[in-house]
Amino acid sequence: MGGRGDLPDTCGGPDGDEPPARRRVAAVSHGWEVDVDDLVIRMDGVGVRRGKTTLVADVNWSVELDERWVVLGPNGAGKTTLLKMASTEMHPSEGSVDVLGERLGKTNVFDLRPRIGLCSAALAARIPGDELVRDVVVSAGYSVLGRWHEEYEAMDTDRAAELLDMLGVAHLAEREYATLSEGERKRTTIARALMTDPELLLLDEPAAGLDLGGREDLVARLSALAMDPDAPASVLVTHHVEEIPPGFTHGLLLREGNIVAQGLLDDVLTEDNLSKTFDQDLELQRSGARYFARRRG
Ligand SMILES: Nc1ncnc2c1ncn2[C@@H]1O[C@H](COP(=O)(O)OP(=O)(O)OP(=O)(O)O)[C@@H](O)[C@H]1O
Repeated sequence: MGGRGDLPDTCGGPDGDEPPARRRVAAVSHGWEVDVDDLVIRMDGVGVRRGKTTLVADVNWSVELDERWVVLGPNGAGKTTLLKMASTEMHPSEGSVDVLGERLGKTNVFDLRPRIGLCSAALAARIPGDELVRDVVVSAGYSVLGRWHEEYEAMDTDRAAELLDMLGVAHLAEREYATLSEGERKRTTIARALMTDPELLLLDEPAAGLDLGGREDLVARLSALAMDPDAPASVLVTHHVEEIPPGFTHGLLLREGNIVAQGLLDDVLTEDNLSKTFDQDLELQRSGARYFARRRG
């Protein structure tokens, strides 16, 4: 497998250079032509039901190449259900889901998955405890968990090392995964999610279980990633406004399977919307590019 240099070029540049499609931010700032219809996720009239339970209903949502979305809501709101569809693990009961231009149900999801970087507790739980940290990352190139007899090229092992360094865990490369702290595991699995140079990055509660220092460190690293114009379109699921990394551009608020509000983060993240979402009278404060919330009174 290859690294960034092997990405397909789909955006025309004025001098004949062809930047990758997902470098839309850079393309826009350089005045190159981009296809505004190039959506990474598109959900139209989506509902998911299990028996008589509605997990999500009437979801109309789209994510563009240069967007970084936060999906925020209380326990059971349907956040992971949305992410499972975006990661092609779940099909809708009604409506349509397109991921990277492919319609779920009409495409081979196994071709699509290497183009999606996923970091979730469910995936992390499947990592063998005796797997070396460097192998956890590099094995994403073969979409496998647990290294077997695959051969990796220097380019791949170099990229894995580079990503571990970017996430601040390069010194743990030779450690067994089971010996890592929760924060170190989170950073390792995010490095793994980035290994295939995905066009879409999905992060399901990446800061869950981290202490204050670990959370702040992760928020800063995710913020740096969000601000990198070469980074993939991203969706981060969280329960806490404090975990929103600066650089995230859009927000979708969910409550009981229904969208309360969606759009630009600054427009969506209001006391009113937050109070509706969490069914509490909440006070929202903003400090720089960070948000903080607490119950009023
Ligand atoms: N197979 C199923 N059958 C019935 N109900 C389900 C099923 N799977 C999920 N649910 C319910 O659907 C709702 C949404 O679940 P989901 O995991 O998407 O919520 P969430 O917002 O990610 O929650 P959390 O923040 O607690 O992880 C929950 O009430 C859950 O109990």
